[in-house]
Amino acid sequence: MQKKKTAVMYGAGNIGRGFIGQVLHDSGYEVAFVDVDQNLIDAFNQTGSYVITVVEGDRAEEKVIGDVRGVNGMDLDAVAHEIAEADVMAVSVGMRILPRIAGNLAAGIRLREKLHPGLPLNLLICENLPDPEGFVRKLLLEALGEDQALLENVGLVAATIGRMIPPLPPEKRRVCTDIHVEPFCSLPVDADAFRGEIPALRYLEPYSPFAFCEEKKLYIHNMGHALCAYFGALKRYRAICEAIADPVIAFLVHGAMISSANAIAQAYGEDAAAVTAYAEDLVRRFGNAALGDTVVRVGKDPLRKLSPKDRLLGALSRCQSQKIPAPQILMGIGAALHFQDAEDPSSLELRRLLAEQGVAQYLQNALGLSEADARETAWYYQTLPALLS
Ligand SMILES: NC(=O)c1ccc[n+]([C@@H]2O[C@H](COP(=O)([O-])OP(=O)(O)OC[C@H]3O[C@@H](n4cnc5c(N)ncnc54)[C@H](O)[C@@H]3O)[C@@H](O)[C@H]2O)c1
Ligand SMILES: O=P(O)(O)OC[C@@H](O)[C@@H](O)[C@H](O)[C@H](O)CO
Repeated sequence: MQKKKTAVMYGAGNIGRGFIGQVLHDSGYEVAFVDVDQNLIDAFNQTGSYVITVVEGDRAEEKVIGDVRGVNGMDLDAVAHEIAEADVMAVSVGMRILPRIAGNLAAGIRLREKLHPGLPLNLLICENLPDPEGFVRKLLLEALGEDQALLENVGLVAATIGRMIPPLPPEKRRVCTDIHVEPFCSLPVDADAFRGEIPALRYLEPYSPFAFCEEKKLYIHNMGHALCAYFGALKRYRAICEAIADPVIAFLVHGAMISSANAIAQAYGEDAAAVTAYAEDLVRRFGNAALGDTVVRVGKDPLRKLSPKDRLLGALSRCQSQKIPAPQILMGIGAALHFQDAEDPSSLELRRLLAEQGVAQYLQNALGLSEADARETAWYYQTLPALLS
């Protein structure tokens, strides 16, 4: 019997387990999950499978993901060996963790070259960050040192992850691997980034130029999602579905997403009707109460979300480059400045920066808004709490 193809999924969290695990399994791969959560690793190795539940409205459909195993990310030799032998690989650990795993990835790339000289490796980068390929390339160049040339044989393939997967609260888990996901299941990837053949994966949508997909995802989906969270927090909603069910919030979020959709379509010469339909469908998906997504999860780390090329300022700048007014995005930035969660260090640091610099100065000097935009946004910052209450 022919040996099953093997995939390495680096990170067995919401996306690794709840989305890419399914993509790989449904494409006929055996999946080795690399993680540092020993409970997850043990559970994979004890049963060789886990369950995802696809939820929407009253529907809850269970799907068994079999042929899986766990590998501890602290075991450098085991990780390197998995990477050396993999037919395809994906990573989804979060932006702040990527620098910590670069050494392990480099060790795997080195061992692969030793065991299988010249064998290409495709690494799907399944993270929410601007320029994922550039970010991971820089980390790997540093980690590979004098072996930098080996990167020529590694496809650093940016992917956009559209499936929304909040962590499942412990009381809803029967076992630690349980996870609830929304039905949306497609995986756009950068068609130009692969080395060798594009792997035959179900749900894969290779696209070129990929910047169009990245902008759609970050500046329509994540921007609209973040606005739901930041306006929702001001109205003290806990769930994203509650925020989007509020007519005022829905009006603002919808307006921002449509402005961004039109700007992106115009910039890339794409069909505006198709891009706005994507935005409209997302507004519907934000209302999926069964998913239980929270304002705290979607709004977390406001400093990252306010960084220059991320969802808020990136979408604003795309609208401005196309001369499309987007006052709702400025309102969203004003609302983001209010976001506070005692367990989120980024929101605490934001509060400190605002107290130190003043709102208008922070908007202009730290975020780079024009004087007029900073003034308008500062006004929204002051008036939104009363307007939305
Ligand atoms: N959850 C979503 O809806 C969603 C959707 C699209 C994109 N994303 C993006 O996907 C990425 C992952 O998000 P997530 O929600 O799956 O996060 P997560 O926290 O659920 O998963 C990250 C996993 O990485 C593991 N990990 C941490 N340190 C590690 C290490 N040193 N070695 C190996 N594994 C390690 C964690 O134990 C965890 O299982 C992020 O960039 C996020 O922005 C998330
Ligand atoms: O993961 P973040 O913090 O960058 O963004 C929060 C959410 O907008 C995000 O996780 C979405 O759910 C996801 O990108 C949907 O596909």
